[in-house]
Amino acid sequence: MLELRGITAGYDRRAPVVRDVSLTLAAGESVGLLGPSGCGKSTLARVAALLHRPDAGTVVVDGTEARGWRHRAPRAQRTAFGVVFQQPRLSADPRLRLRDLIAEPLRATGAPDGIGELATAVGLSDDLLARRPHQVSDGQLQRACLARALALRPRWLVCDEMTAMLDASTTAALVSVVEDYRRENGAGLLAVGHDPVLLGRWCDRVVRWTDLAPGSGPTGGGQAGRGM
Ligand SMILES: Nc1ncnc2c1ncn2[C@@H]1O[C@H](COP(=O)(O)OP(=O)(O)OP(=O)(O)O)[C@@H](O)[C@H]1O
Repeated sequence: MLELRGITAGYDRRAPVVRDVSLTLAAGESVGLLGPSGCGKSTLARVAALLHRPDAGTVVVDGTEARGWRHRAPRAQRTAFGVVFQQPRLSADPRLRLRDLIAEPLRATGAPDGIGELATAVGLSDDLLARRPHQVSDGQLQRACLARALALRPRWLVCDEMTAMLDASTTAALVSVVEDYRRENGAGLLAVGHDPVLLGRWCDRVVRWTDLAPGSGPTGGGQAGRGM
């Protein structure tokens, strides 16, 4: 179970973008988080994945309260999460070939390289694996970022607008990779997005930001946004 209890978070303690938000995902459950641009979804998703320290509140990962964020999170908790962001070019080291990008988390933990299966799962050929980020499309790079997120077999996936920049067929392919992984591993999913149709089809349950956090956001959660 992944529990976010009373999370207040942001970038300025005097004006948090997320205020007292609680959300619980059952083990293996997939939850879509839908909301307008700028309301704080990504901030909450980053708190959930232990990448952003909240100003207040508690994150409980499979029964254990998180006591550190980012590199200070205990390894067992950090590696419980696989995270994919919207813009693969911001989260991929431009110097790495896709093969090495996917293997990054495996190297950091001393695990043996075993990316063949991952590359096959996300549909990357040997030719593409040998290229660097500037030599592939956004969709191909996002496939590599998804493979990297799955490399340590996380129990939780956080997909923050993973498909927002992609065409329909690449979106379908990546969603299908995530769902195959979840079926085989029983992993839970928090999928952040703007597209109610996609999230409705993809997830067990869709939560609207306005219901979750009526008082959150820089202007109190009442902004108009794309896709809502
Ligand atoms: N690093 C940062 N420093 C300061 N403010 C930030 C930072 N990141 C985000 N914000 C602000 O926090 C608010 C919430 O941002 P967040 O990215 O969580 O929203 P979002 O709902 O995910 O938006 P989108 O759907 O557009 O990605 C926004 O007003 C944004 O400008």
